[in-house]
Amino acid sequence: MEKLIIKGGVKLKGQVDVSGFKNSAVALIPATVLAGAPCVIDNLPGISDIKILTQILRDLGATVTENGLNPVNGSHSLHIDTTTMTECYADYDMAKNLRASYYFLGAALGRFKKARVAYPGGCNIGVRPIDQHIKGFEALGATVSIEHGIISVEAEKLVGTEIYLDMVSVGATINVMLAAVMAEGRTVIENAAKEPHIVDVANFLNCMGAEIRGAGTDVIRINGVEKLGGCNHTVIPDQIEAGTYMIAAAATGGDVVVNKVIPKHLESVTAKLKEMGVEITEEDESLSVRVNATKPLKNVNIKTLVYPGFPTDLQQPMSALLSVAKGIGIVTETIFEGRFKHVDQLKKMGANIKVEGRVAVIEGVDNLMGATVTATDLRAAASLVIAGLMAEGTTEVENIHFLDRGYDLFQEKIQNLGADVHRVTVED
Ligand SMILES: CC(=O)N[C@H]1[C@@H](OP(=O)(O)OP(=O)(O)OC[C@H]2O[C@@H](n3ccc(=O)[nH]c3=O)[C@H](O)[C@@H]2O)O[C@H](CO)[C@@H](O)[C@@H]1O
Ligand SMILES: C=C(OP(=O)(O)O)C(=O)O
Repeated sequence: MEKLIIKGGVKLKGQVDVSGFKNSAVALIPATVLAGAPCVIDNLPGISDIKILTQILRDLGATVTENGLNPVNGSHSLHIDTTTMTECYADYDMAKNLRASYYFLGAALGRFKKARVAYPGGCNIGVRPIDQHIKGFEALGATVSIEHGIISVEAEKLVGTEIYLDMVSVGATINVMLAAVMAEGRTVIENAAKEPHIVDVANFLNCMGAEIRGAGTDVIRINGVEKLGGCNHTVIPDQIEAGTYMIAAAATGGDVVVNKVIPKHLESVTAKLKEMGVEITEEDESLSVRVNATKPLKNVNIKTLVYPGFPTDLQQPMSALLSVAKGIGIVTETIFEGRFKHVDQLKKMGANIKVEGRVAVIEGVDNLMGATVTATDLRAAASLVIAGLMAEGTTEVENIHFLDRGYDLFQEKIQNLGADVHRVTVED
C-alpha cells in the first residue's frame, strides 16, 4: 500500500497547470471504438483510469501508441486505431476498476450492434444504478440482459427515437449519445446532462462526422450517420482538478494561480469560495486564488447539483475546507447518497461534523490535528490531503491509489506549490 505523509501548516504559493479532464478523457477513449479511421487524443491526463482504459482497448484488439508526454503537467497524447477491432467483450477484470468501462457498451453497440461488458466499478459513493443507460439502449432497439455480472447488449438495427431520461445522468447521456450516432434516423435525448464533458464528447464525435446538436443543453438531437471517420482532439481542462487546487490554496491561506482552466466551468466553485471571503481573480485561462490573512474565512452552505450547480465531485474537498471555517456550514449531497465516507476520517483530525442522511452539518473548529486517515474513494483522498495540508503536525493518508485514479502528478504539483509531502510504500 502507498500512503502520503504530509506536514501541515505550509501556505501553498505559486502556479499550477491543470491537466485534461478525467471524466471527459474516460469517455473519449471508448468513443474511439466508433471511429472508422485512427484518432489522436491530446492532453490526456496521466492517471490510472486512462492507463486501464488504454489497456482495455488493446485487449479488445485496437492499436494504441503513445505520441508524446508533456513533462510539465504529465499529459499524454495517444494515437488510437480501433479499425482492427471485430467485437467487444470486456470481462470483470477489465471493467471492475473504473466507472467509465460502461462507455464501451454504447460505443460498441453503435459500431458492432453488439457488446458484452462486465458491470462497471468506480468510486463507492452510492448505489449507482445504470437503468437509464439500459432504458436508452432499449429505446434504440437493443435487447439488454445481465447475467453473472456481464451486461450484454444486442440489436439487429438501431433506430433513432425520443428518449426522456428520468434523472439527469452524465453516464447515461454519453452512453446513449454513443449508441445513437450511427442509428437510423433521429434521436432526441431529453433531460440530458449539461456537464462540460458532454460537450467535449459531442465535439469529438462531430469531428469524426457525427451530427449531434444541442450538447450542453438539456435536449440533444442526433441525426444518425452511416459511418464515422477519425479525428484529432484535445481534451478540455479538468475543472474538478482545478477546483481541488483552488480549495487547497484557500485552505492553506495561500496564493496560487491555477492555469490552463476554463473559468466558466468553475463558476459555482468560484462563487462559493468568494462567499467565504477568498479573493479570486479571473483571467482568460487562469484563476488566481488568494486569502487575506487578516480575515478568517466564513462558513457557507453547499448543495451539490448537476452542472452548472456545485459539483458533487468537489463536495468532499470543500467539506475539508469548511471544517475550519468560522461558523456553521450545511452541506447537502443531492447526487450520491454515500458520499460522506470521508467525514469519519476528518473527525479523527478534530473536525466537528454531524451527518444525517444526505446532510452534513459542519461547525468550524480552530485547527485540525494531524492523524493517520484512510481514503475510501478518489475525492475522499483529495479531501484528506487538503485536511492534512491545514492540520497541525503530520498526517498520513492511506489508500492513496484512489488519488491516482483522478489526479495527474498530484504530489509533484502540490510540492511545487511548497507543500511538505512525500509518498511511501508500506507492507499491506
Ligand atoms: C466517469 C464519470 O464521468 N463520473 C462522473 C459521473 O458519474 P456517473 O455518470 O456515474 O453519474 P450520473 O450522472 O450518471 O449519476 C447521477 C445520479 O443519477 C443516478 N443514476 C444514474 C444513472 C442511471 O442509470 N440511474 C441512476 O439512478 C446515480 O445513482 C446518481 O444518483 O457523473 C457524476 C455526477 O456528476 C460524477 O460524480 C462522476 O465523477
Ligand atoms: C466519482 C468519480 O469518479 P467515477 O465516476 O469514475 O467513480 C469522481 O471523479 O469523483
